[in-house]
Amino acid sequence: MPAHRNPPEVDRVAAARAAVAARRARAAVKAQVASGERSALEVARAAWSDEDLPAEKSLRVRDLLTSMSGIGPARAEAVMGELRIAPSKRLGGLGTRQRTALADWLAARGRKRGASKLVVLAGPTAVGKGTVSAHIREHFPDVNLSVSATTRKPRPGEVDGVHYYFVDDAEFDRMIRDRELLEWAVVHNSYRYGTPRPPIDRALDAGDKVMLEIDLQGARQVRDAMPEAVLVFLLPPTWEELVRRLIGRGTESAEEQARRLETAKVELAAQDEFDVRIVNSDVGTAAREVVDLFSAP
Ligand SMILES: Nc1ncnc2c1ncn2[C@@H]1O[C@H](COP(=O)(O)OP(=O)(O)OP(=O)(O)O)[C@@H](O)[C@H]1O
Ligand SMILES: Nc1nc2c(ncn2[C@@H]2O[C@H](COP(=O)(O)O)[C@@H](O)[C@H]2O)c(=O)[nH]1
Repeated sequence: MPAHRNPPEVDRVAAARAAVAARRARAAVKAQVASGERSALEVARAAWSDEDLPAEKSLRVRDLLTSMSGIGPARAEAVMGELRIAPSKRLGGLGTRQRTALADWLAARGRKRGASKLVVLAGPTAVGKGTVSAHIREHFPDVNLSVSATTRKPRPGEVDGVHYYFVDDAEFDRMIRDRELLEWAVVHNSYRYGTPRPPIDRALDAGDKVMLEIDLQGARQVRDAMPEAVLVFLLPPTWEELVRRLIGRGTESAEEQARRLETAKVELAAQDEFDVRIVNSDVGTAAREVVDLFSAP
């Protein structure tokens, strides 16, 4: 061994210290993104610059994505698949095509989350969409809740023009024909539901916040018609809790409950199509998380 070399254990200690310092530096970058101090796009651009920024360059893409609000591990994995970036990739190790794809994706998401006054709340049956919406109606009066048209009959306590516009089939046909609906769908294989477009356009033109509480088929149509909308998927804490809520609500027959739960399985598998996922463990917390999206950076 040459005289100037450190003994191996000294090298190992130095390497371990360097690894810990590097991990801490990466954690600090992630915390900056999570707190909104730096955008994910800024961090990515820094990693691709000529500057000596080892924390940014060695940050895994997956860790950058999961530092962003509303992105969990499953969503990060789906985005990376979409962008064709391998799960283990670090920012500094991306090729030109991958850098462009990631930068475009981050920029589009930033635009969307910064500008949108339109939030769409969807999710499986009985997850609590109606309950969370009712909480928002009561506690956040600056959020305009869209009133849908439906061909189903009012339930006790439901008021025409407040909970829904209750219309017959002929009127619903007319609304479709006259292009008055932003989206519509047959929900739970039974009745038609649709979002009247004129009130939404008026509210958005006035700079007001608008929220739609609709089913998955409708959410996909809104995404296509108004790409600036932020799509939220409301999740139950567990599958068992979803079943408990559906049965506990007691508004469907056993046969209908079974049918809805089959549909719920398919819908839960589509959650990665959404911009944001929120778990409805506590109604007030979930409602606040939805409302926060109107001012998300
Ligand atoms: N965070 C929560 N904790 C416990 N129970 C809840 C919570 N949120 C909603 N619930 C209950 O779950 C049941 C279903 O809620 P709700 O009717 O709002 O669901 P939904 O998603 O609108 O259903 P659907 O799509 O079938 O109309 C209700 O009995 C409601 O009180
Ligand atoms: N596609 C749409 N779905 C809607 C709309 N309004 C409500 N809904 C969804 O329907 C079911 C059932 O509602 P319920 O009041 O009969 O229990 C629920 O999942 C709603 O989200 C709409 O305009 N478009």
